[in-house]
Parts: sequence; structure tokens; C-alpha cells
Amino acid sequence: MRFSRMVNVVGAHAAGELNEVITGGVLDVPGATMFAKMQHLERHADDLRQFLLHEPRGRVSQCVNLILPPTLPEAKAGFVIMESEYYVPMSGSNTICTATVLLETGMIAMQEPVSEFLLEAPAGLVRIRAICEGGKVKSVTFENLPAFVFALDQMIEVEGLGSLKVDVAYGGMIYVLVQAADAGFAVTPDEAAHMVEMGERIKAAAAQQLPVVHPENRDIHTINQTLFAGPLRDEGGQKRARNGVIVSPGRLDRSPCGTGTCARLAVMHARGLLDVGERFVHESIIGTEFIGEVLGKTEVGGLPAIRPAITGTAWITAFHQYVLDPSDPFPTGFTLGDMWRAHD
Ligand SMILES: O=C(O)[C@H]1NCC[C@@H]1O
Repeated sequence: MRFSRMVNVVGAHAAGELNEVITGGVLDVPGATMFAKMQHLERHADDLRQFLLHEPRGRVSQCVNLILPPTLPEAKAGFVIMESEYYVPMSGSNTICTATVLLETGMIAMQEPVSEFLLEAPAGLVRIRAICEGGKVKSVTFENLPAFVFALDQMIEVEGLGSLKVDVAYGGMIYVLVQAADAGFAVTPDEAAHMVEMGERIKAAAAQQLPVVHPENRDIHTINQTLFAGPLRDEGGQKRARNGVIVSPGRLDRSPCGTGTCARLAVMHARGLLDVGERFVHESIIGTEFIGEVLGKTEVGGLPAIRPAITGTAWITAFHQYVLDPSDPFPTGFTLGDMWRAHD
């Protein structure tokens, strides 16, 4: 049998979120920057993303990353992040999985006890510091691109919820942040389906009523994730909170969400709730954790911003070789509205 496509993929999860990594079977992609490579895939070669993420090969609650040669000489590798419906400039759980797979498969030489290198995401350079022991990546800390607040305490109208107070912030993607209690949620697993329903409605309402554009990259615009923020707690001097992020086309991030955590760090810092040098433990709806930290202050396009860092751990789950039989009627898969919510 001759297959028309063979793609090697390493399965990995960070804090429960499955973010697989393509390690073979795909050549370099045209584009002078990682962002341009991402746009090339989006506009001219989206079949790879659909082949891997749509059914019957993929599932709605996963992402996949394509490792590419970097365009910036200081980076060890580049990667493009593919999600269920689109490409994103940055993602926390995907960065942790990609760094772990690069090190644990030897694509980047592991140094124990600490491996440090730069990865080139579409949004820019990300500094990786991985704690390694006995061939295992025990944790990955990455310094994200600067995170900043677009607006605090905005009122939006949401069908079925009425008026809702929200914040809007960038953490690698653009988030609408809602106090979970204001929408009636405690961020517990039994609420997951209802949170998705409401989160998608809040996202659509916020995207329409609060248009925003990244001040330095006009191709990054529009709110595309909802973060339900659980109440801030202080446990023995450690600040922590639960949260739930609704990812398109309508499912909960299994991890505490790295980019969402960065957006929340920016909001907390802007409200005086978290200082430079302070750590914040963010918990997911399934009880897993990422640690966030404000490394320093900076600015983006004239807006005050922070330099956030996120720490988490990933585990390899599988080595797949996905193939396409030329007679397969679903070369780019399919989606069905029982799990893949349809959008208006
Ligand atoms: O950690 C994050 O930033 C994300 N996790 C899956 C969806 C988001 O990209």
C-alpha cells in the first residue's frame, strides 16, 4: 500500500491538555517569519491541521504543533500552533508540550539539571528553562511575550445573562475575563457543559461589543477566548485561584491555560493584586496547576505591560504515525455538531 501522507506525531499532555507535536513527515513551510509561516498554512495549506485535528484522526479537545526550522538565528527551533478551528500566535500548554517533546526525543540536546534555549513561536521568541533529571523534563518555565490589559470593568450585554462586567487582556491571545461567580459558576467539573454554553455566548458578545486590535500586530485582533476567573485565595502567603477557559469551537481547556494565566496576571497586576516578582498558582477545572509569575514591567505599543512567566509539566503519551490511504473519503476529516459546536 502506498500512502499519500505519513506524519509522525508525538502525543503529550500538559496538566491534562492534549497538545501533540509533529516531529516528522512535513517539510519546511514558506514564510520569512514564524508568523508568516503560520499565515501560509492558514491560507494555503490548512489540510494538515484538518487531517490531524478533525475526526476521525483527531478530537475536539486537542491541539497540534508543527516543529519547523527557526527564522531567527538565536532560536533553537520554531513551532506553529494549530487548534481545532484556527491557528494561534502563542499558547502556554502547547509551548510546554513542544519544549518537552523536543528535549525528551533528543531533537534538542537535554542538559541536566537545566536546559535553556529560545523557541520561536508565531508571536515571537519565547525563553525556555526546563528542569531535567534522569532524561525526564520535570518542569518547563517559559517567558511569554508581554501581556497587557486592553480594558477593565467593561459592561457587556449577554443573551440569557443580562449585563456582565468583564475585563479584556492579551496574554498571547485576546481574552475576555469574567468573575466566574458573576455568571453563577464555581468552576467545578459538573458545570463544564453549562460553562461552555455561557462562555461561547460571552465570547461572541464581547468580541462584537468590545473590538480590540493588538497595538503592534494588527493581524492579532478580536477576543477569541473566555476566561472564567474563580475567586483569588491566599493560602499561607501563596496566591491561587481556579479558572476555566473556553476554547473554540466550545470546550474547556483541560489545563489552567498558559496564555489565559498571562492575561490574568496582567489584570491582577493592573489592579494592584500582584507585584513584580510575585507568584500565582492557577488551577484548572480538573485540579491541575500552572505557576504564573510577573517577571517585570514593560510596554507594548504605549500600553503598560508585564513580562509573564509560566511553569508547568508535560508528559509524553504516545508515538503516532498518522497515514492517509488515497482512497480514504475523509482526507481532511470531518466535524459533527454533537461535539463540534456550529457557529452562526
Ligand atoms: O495554554 C494555553 O494557552 C492554551 N491551552 C489550550 C488552548 C490555549 O492555547
